[in-house]
Amino acid sequence: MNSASSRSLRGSSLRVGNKAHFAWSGVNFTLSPKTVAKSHKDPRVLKNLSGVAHPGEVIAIMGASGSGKTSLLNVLSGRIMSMNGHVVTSKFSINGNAIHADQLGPNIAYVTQEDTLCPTATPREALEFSARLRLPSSVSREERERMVEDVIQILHLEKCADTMIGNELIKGISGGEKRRTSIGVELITSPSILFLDEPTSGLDSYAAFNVVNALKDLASLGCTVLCTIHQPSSEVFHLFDRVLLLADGRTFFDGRVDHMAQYLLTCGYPVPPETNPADHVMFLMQTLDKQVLQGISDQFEVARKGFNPHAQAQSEAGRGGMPLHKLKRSQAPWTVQFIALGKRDIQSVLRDTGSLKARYGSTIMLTLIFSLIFYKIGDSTDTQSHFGALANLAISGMFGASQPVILLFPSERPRFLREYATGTYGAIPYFWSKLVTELPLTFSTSIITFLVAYWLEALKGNFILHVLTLWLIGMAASSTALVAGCIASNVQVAMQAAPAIFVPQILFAGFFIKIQQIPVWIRWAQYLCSLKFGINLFLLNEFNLGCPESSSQHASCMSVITQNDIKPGDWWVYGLVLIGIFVFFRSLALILLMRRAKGFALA
Ligand SMILES: Nc1ncnc2c1ncn2[C@@H]1O[C@H](COP(=O)(O)OP(=O)(O)OP(=O)(O)O)[C@@H](O)[C@H]1O
Repeated sequence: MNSASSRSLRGSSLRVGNKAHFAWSGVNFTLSPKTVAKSHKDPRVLKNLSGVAHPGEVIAIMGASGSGKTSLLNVLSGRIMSMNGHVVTSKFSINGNAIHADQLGPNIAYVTQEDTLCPTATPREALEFSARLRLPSSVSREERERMVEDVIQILHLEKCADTMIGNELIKGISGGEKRRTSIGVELITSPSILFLDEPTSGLDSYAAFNVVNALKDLASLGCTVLCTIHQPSSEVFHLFDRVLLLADGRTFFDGRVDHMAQYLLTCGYPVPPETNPADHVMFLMQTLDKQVLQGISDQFEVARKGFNPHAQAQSEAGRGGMPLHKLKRSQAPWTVQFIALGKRDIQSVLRDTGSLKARYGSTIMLTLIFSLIFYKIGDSTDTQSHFGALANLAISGMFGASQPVILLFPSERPRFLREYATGTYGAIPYFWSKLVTELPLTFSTSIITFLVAYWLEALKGNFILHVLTLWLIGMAASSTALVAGCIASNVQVAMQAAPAIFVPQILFAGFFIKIQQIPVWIRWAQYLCSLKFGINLFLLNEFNLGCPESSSQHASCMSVITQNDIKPGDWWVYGLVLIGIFVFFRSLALILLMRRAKGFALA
């Protein structure tokens, strides 16, 4: 880092873990026939690549757009594995010890091209979160706080350290500040190996210089750094130790930055005087004929015949490398993960005041409108409308609880996948923390609903039981929505899928058609519909508990119960089915998400 303008890592509290000589060979990535049929592109994205990265080095991966830079970084970090018809072959070693692709994730810190930070946290909180969950427990709280301050200074985040990060809906810090925060989140973990995908995109040349300089300082502490970069300025380019040029998924050149010009000269493409060599080589790779590029890659491979990256890594590791098991990065205990996640989730809910106001505001408004329509319906003798009022509350409770999950979860998923892949936390604490924030939110909207509706609609059942039933309906519906959010590729798809999941629930609720009239072959589907069982509990509370034998309306009350095939003694069965639906869909969502996290760069 520019010593005149910023603080050096060497004087900071950041320390790098054990040194890692990382080698790879036979790296091939072939797209699935289905993908190729759709896009008509060359299925072979990466073609038999091999290389080695040593501690203390910052390696730039460069190449034309689509040459395979991000794919290489993703394969090297274990984020792309053979799945969904895509085929990946590779051999990896760290310090000469063979390592399987699915062991790489927790050993490698990865800064992705997209910033997937928590929008309601500040850069300081994002750094604290990462430090709390990813640094060994031997690092004291004071040390962690010092490291956070150091990273803030190193990446020039002082001005925005306590401003919300933000997103499209919440005004927050600038794109460049987000980029630097994302880098800081990884930097603070003192990684042995750090990968960065386009760390300077969106930054001005001075900020880009500062970022690469910080990487260089990190490398000088013993970190192995690999990053993709698009069009570095001459100053930035000369900060790198080595450059790995990719053309069409093949190695065009791999060597020291100061050897590249000589190599290009031997290929017949000398760097013109006064020209940034990075600009020159990028221009060549984008304009040279495919055959010519292939010829140069062939030539490079011939010149490197016999190159054994693993042997090289092993021999270098002999001079200071650590055994593999000592490299594994630590993960905080589940309780710590759960508390940190829960705190962040609660903070998110409280700080996203727009969503909070929309949630409570729309609950109050809608319930008020419904209550005016069904005004004092409980006092009338029209049991069908009375039933309608309850069904309506159940339906709005179902949509009210599922809508925020459908809207929020798909946009939050990339963050989960990044944090999960880097070993920040496990899927189970993540799910528990989500649950713990959702439970009181859904409970509070259930109370608000009945505070508005109970007296206006003159309902007769037990108030608390009505609230608890609506709470159960809401939690079961949000679990179903979570599954949709896990499957859908984005918010739009999830929104479009929502009616297909929730509208059939209304049909099974017994309002439009009695369950006995539904064809037997599809009747089983009622057990997946939380709404039906929620309405059963509402009706039992309202027309059984709330309508005693002494009441003049007892007979008509009982006819509502019998017509809907509800058995008063089975109230606990209905409750259990609701809980079962809730547990089933939550578990399904957890499994789907964990499956998706495996090789998620393909998802
Ligand atoms: N999962 C995938 N499905 C379809 N095509 C893919 C997939 N992964 C990679 N590709 C294709 O492989 C090629 C290389 O992609 P990659 O993102 O690695 O390139 P890149 O060099 O990083 O490009 P850029 O500089 O534009 O980010 C591209 O043509 C891309 O469309």
